[in-house]
Amino acid sequence: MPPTIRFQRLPGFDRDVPLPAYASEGAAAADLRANLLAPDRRHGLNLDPGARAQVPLGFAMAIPDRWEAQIRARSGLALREGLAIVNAPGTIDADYRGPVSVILVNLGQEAVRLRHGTRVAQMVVARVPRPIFREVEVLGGTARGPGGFGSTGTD
Ligand SMILES: O=c1ccn([C@H]2C[C@H](O)[C@@H](COP(=O)(O)OP(=O)(O)OP(=O)(O)O)O2)c(=O)[nH]1
Repeated sequence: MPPTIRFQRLPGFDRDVPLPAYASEGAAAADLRANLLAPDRRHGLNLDPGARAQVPLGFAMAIPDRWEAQIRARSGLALREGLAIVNAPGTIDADYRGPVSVILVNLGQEAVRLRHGTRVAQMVVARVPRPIFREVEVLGGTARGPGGFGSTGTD
């Protein structure tokens, strides 16, 4: 059984903006819509080239223990407008109950206007194995050893 993610709409935000939803049967990520406050709600949120913004989504959420949500860019917006997630992927912790937001940066050369209610990012919910961390004096050997950073060649 998949886990249940609970969403709570926050006061002051537009209740007509859909909560996260999968756009197709096989989609790995659920689309996230901007839920803007005045005055951005009317005019949209302007992002000049190089500028970044914290875009509110209008909800808080509860993810079960040992799960997380990853906020990722939408490829179409990335390609067309140069919109990227600054902290990609943004991490939503299972114990976080504050407002969920998306941190976007405009890497394009034109200003971008984010309209209220549009899909600005996407969210993957994934398991967190939470391994045990242990300090040791000696690590087990491997054929590679410390080799890295191109040690196997650059072709
Ligand atoms: O894109 C993001 C990233 C984070 N968060 C929320 C959920 C997350 O659980 C919390 C803290 O995020 P993170 O751990 O990445 O931030 P931090 O700078 O390390 O702060 P903290 O010391 O609060 O963990 O902020 C978002 O709403 N959007």
